[in-house]
Amino acid sequence: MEQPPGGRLVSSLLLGPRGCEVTLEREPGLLRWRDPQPPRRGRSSGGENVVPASEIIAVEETEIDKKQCDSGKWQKMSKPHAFTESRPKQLLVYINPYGGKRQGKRIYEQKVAPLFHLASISTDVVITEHANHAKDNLFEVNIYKYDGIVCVGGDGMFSEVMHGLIGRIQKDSGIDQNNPKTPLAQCSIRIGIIPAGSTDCICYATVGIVDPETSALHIIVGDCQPLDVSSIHHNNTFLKYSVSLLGYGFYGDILRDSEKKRWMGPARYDFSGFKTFLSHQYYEGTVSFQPAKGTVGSPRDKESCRTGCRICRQTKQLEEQQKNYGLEHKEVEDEWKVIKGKFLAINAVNMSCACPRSPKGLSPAAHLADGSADLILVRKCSRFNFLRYLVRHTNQDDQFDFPFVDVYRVKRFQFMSKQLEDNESDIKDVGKKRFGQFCSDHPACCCNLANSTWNCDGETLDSSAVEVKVRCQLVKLFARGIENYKDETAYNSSSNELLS
Ligand SMILES: Nc1ncnc2c1ncn2[C@@H]1O[C@H](COP(=O)(O)OP(=O)(O)OP(=O)(O)O)[C@@H](O)[C@H]1O
Repeated sequence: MEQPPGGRLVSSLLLGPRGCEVTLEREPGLLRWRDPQPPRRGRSSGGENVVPASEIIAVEETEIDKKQCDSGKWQKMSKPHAFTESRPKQLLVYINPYGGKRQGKRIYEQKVAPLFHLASISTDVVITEHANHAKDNLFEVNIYKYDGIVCVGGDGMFSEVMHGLIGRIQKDSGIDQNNPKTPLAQCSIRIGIIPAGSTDCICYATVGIVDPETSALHIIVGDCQPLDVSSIHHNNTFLKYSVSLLGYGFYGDILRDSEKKRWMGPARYDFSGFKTFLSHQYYEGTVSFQPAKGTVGSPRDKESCRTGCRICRQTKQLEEQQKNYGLEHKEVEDEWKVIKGKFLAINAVNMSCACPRSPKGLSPAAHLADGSADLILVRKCSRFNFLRYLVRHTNQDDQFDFPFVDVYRVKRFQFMSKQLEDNESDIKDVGKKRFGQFCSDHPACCCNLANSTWNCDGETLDSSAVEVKVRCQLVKLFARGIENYKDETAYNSSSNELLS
């Protein structure tokens, strides 16, 4: 490439048989060329293509390059992966061969491994042999020699790898996960998700599309998306971490029922969903929470979390300022709000939980990394009203605009079922204890369960009483959040051309 003054390199680019001028500007690091094909009438092709240098996967010398090399104008790159510093060079990959349609291994070998090879990324690949294999392995291997951990599978596989990584980092930092008040050590090793499960909601919510090649490209270019994680405890015992949905009542019951019907495959979710809707079960209890005062947004402001999200960035800055002033534990003194009632559903979400079926998700303005969760309380209402609420997840209407639905942005919350409260406060009242499991409002049925189950990112929790705390940006993903459509098309068309 010739270098005229001004840090702008100019050369010719061959796209098939046609040549065109290509320029590389040092600031802001953009590669530009014009499509050599003249624009056809009615089509806007022939315009300028722009690719940030940070998104170029690889550069290879071709035969033509070698000729030019002799002229002294070309130099071989010493490090083919050295476009930007944040790119991973060595990855640890876990593949669940039984996730989803059992295509994990094939997806990795055919769609992902060739891209990693092209980008000169070296990998250690572990094909899991049983559940918790990846989690246990993360406590044994030298994780610090890797720039990232990749999981090939669904949400369950991601959860397993995340628990392994967080647990390992806490262990190495001497932090006891059982203490709900202890600040946790952040995980700087990023996690990449190659979607190959039957539920890939976390990939969808952090990338905007479920596509193994797109996710592989985000890993290669070293994208970084911080993610809040909620820790869940009961009686000073650590239960689990959650990054998407923590749901009691409706979503807990669907999971509890669907687990018994695994033989049905993914259809079990529809079946159990319908059955749970018909049963119209509600649960009594007390929800206590601390509102997230430090966050900039609110659940009903309609500001969705997108690439480079302003709200996530500002909240993190605010948290850092508080830390500098020694105020990070101030929330402990913050006021708790207490709500007692009968609930059809209690949902706490750390992200919108958007999926192809519900493109807005459970809380459309929830943020990936603002240190808060949206707590949605759906009180007892008629079946018809509950149906109206559910249907609003699939259309443009506001799903929080119902008198029986409340939503709060929170940093911490606790839940205790009425049955447990009764047992604790009146332990001597044997009669109350014995009959606590029956529904007092429908004595005729006598089959109303006093407790639901918590659905924690698709897995059940052992306790119905929980203490939940959002850990701001505890983990990082190889992702960049959901991009605005305009930017996406521009980058996608250009990078596809470079790859082909
Ligand atoms: N080799 C294995 N054999 C059996 N289970 C495994 C194996 N490897 C991982 N698992 C477990 O399988 C569970 C589900 O995996 P994954 O999320 O990849 O698939 P899925 O089809 O999306 O899952 P789900 O059935 O929850 O929708 C995970 O919780 C993981 O711990």
